[in-house]
Amino acid sequence: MLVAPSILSADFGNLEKEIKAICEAGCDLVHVDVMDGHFVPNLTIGPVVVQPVAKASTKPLDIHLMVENNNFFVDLFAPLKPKYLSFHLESEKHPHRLIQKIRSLEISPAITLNPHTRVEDIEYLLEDLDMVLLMSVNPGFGGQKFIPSVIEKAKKLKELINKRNPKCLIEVDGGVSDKNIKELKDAGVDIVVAGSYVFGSDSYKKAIDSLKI
Ligand SMILES: O=C(CO)[C@@H](O)[C@H](O)COP(=O)(O)O
Repeated sequence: MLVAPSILSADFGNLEKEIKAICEAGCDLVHVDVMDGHFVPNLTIGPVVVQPVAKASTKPLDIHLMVENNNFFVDLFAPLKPKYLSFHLESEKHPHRLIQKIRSLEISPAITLNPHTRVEDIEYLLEDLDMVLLMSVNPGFGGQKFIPSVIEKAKKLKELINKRNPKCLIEVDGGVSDKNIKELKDAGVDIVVAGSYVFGSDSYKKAIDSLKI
């Protein structure tokens, strides 16, 4: 299992130190939540803050857009060269076109599904995607309770992925901890995002290690 700590739960007064600490603790990716205050009822950070994050990080960035105007934000964050750039199916009229645009920028395209969205809705996008991010909370805030139906969704998605594009990875985000990691692994999940579980722990290394099963 790959682990991507969400910096939403980091100490923003000491962001550089926090990024270095999770990288030294062995994370695989650094997960960055971008919220516009419209698609989700919260506002986070733009490229001015993510630029020093990218500089401090020795691990690739995994940027999760929770915004209405995806095209605008893809243009804004592409120069930071993240490994993954994901946008929500629920906020995009032309997901196939946007996936092609992200790929043309030499970034791995990923799509995110809210808890209510059926995995079947992206079946015909899978062959163009490098990752699907399944939300296991409603997007907008860290520290929420894990929604268990994501386990069944991950299993269904894995079947579709095996049929359409076995190289595509599954990431799950929200309420992830040592309590649900085994179920997630068994369901075929490849990457977990964990915010409060990692940044709220006494040892980032122990928390990250407990998810690497
Ligand atoms: O995208 C989001 C929330 O919208 C997540 O990345 C959370 O920030 C994860 O935080 P925890 O649930 O792990 O505390």
